[in-house]
Amino acid sequence: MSKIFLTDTTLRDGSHTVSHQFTLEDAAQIAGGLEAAGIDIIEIGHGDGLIGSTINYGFGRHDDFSLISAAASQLTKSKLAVLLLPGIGTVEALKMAQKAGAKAVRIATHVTEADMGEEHVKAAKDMGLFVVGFLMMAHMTDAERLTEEALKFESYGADVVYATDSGGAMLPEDVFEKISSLKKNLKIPVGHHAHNNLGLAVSNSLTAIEAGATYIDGCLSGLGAGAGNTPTESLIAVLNKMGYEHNGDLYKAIDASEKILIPSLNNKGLKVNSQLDAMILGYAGVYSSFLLHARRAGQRFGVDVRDILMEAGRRKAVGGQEDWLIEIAVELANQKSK
Ligand SMILES: CC[C@H](O)CC(=O)C(=O)O
Ligand SMILES: [Mn+2]
Repeated sequence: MSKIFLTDTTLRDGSHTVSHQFTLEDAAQIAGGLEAAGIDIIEIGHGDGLIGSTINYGFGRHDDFSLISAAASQLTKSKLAVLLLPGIGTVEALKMAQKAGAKAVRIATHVTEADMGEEHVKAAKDMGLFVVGFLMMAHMTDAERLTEEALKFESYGADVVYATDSGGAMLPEDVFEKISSLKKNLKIPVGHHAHNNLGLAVSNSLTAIEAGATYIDGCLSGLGAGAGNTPTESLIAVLNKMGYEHNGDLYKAIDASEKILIPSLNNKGLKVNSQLDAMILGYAGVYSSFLLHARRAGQRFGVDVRDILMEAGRRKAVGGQEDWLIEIAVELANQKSK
């Protein structure tokens, strides 16, 4: 099984969810949390890409370059990326983004218009950036045409090409057919970016991986335009369960969501309650009704609810054994105090 590289776009696609109102503090803290969670590529900027802050798309609270600098100040390992839509973003803006700390760029064109990105891909390669060709609205054409367009990006020098499901409209078989065709015909790695509009984002991401994609996008807490993107935390949990190699850290991704992103969303008046501990039920394979009991036991004994559920899973606890959760919490608390 090939290694999977994770791109998180909370600070770019997720920016649509907050009408592009992330603060510089959000940028720094979320980027720091994502790096701690082992995310390979962190995308940042206005939701509509570099220089997207306009009357047409909506003004951002900060310009892209200030956001990039704030995030870059926290990073030593993860690559900071920007999105550039030719016609909106310019090579000049890309140079400024690089100066501010961007190390990668995703050049986004409509799925049948890769040639619009030729100049930008070549300029970005000359600048020494890691370059992704990002073919948007991939559901609107067939696998053959998508592959022709992807081959253009490859010929311009892109390092990776994406089939981007901008409308969240692709069915699993569509994802499989398109990614398989890219995988078969390209020399460079293939990526997938899903939207959850049909509730298929995680499963389509997995289908893309099965078909050979090795670059997969997510957003913390499933933020993102429309119904959001693949939740980064769920993606990591499922990859772990399936035994894929990747650099992500599940608990740290959940922490970045719960401790950094969600409080910032709540401060902006978006009332979001974290239910991420519920994901651990599926990860550990325990009864869903254990959640409230584990939360209570965790609070009572000062133990992480995730550790209680993971241990219950290891012990193969089943319904009716709710009291075991208390015992586990006490044991974990004792271990902690040693
Ligand atoms: C307008 C750019 C767009 O949000 C890029 C993207 O993430 C997508 O097409 O899904
Ligand atoms: Mn998107």
